[in-house]
Amino acid sequence: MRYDVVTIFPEYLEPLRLSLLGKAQESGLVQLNLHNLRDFAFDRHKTVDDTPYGGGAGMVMKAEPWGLALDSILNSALSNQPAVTADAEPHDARPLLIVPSPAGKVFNQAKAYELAEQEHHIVFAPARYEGIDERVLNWAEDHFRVMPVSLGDYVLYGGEVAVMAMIEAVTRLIPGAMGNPESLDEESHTGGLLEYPVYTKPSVWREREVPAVLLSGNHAAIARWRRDQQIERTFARRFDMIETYPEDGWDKKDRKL
Ligand SMILES: COc1cccc(COC(=O)c2cn[nH]c2)c1
Repeated sequence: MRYDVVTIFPEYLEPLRLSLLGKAQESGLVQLNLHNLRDFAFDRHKTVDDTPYGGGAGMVMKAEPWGLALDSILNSALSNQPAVTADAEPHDARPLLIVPSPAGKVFNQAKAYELAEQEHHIVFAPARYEGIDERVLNWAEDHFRVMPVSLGDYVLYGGEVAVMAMIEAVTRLIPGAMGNPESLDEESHTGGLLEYPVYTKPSVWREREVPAVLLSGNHAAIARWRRDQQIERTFARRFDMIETYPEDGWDKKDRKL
């Protein structure tokens, strides 16, 4: 997977290099390219924002620097593109352009799985200020599959935090990018339920004991207890997940929220 991020704060994304991505990057599974938007602002003051047409508070990110930054990513992608064979099926070779925005569709684990399985090159355009001149997103439609995505119903100073969250959520689902792939199938939101509580040594801590079933060695009872905990927690904390659960039954293992 290749990620390109265009931002006025590339240093914001540096921690991704240290964390899980570090190993995935070394193994060549993941490539993270950071682009400073200011490198594409060619006026004397490297201006990336200006006042909004129609008035109102705040500033809007200018179109030209974004256009040039995205051009340069497209050019580098084209030079790395595998040759198209004559009988190749016509397919949509446009890279995905994700624009974190409060006005986007809400990101979730199902979307993370979908991106990890289906995408090979994702470009992120985290905005600052009040957003990006809309004409950039309109122009981009001809060269990218443009996808506004919200991390949740709140407003951030910029989309960089949302990009970090999405890159982490997607990368850990790429086979081999995660230390211990087995732990994927029991985590929260797989099977449409929240995760059960976990415990480790010591068996008594500040007079609190580990649930006895977990020490019993009875694997069927342990599995049942864990499932009950998942259902209990989901009802208590995320009833919305219950309501949206499809009628096709509770035991679909591969359902990913
Ligand atoms: C594209 O336009 C804007 C405007 C304002 C802020 C931002 C940054 O993203 C968010 O605030 C966000 C992302 N998911 N939830 C909140 C983008």
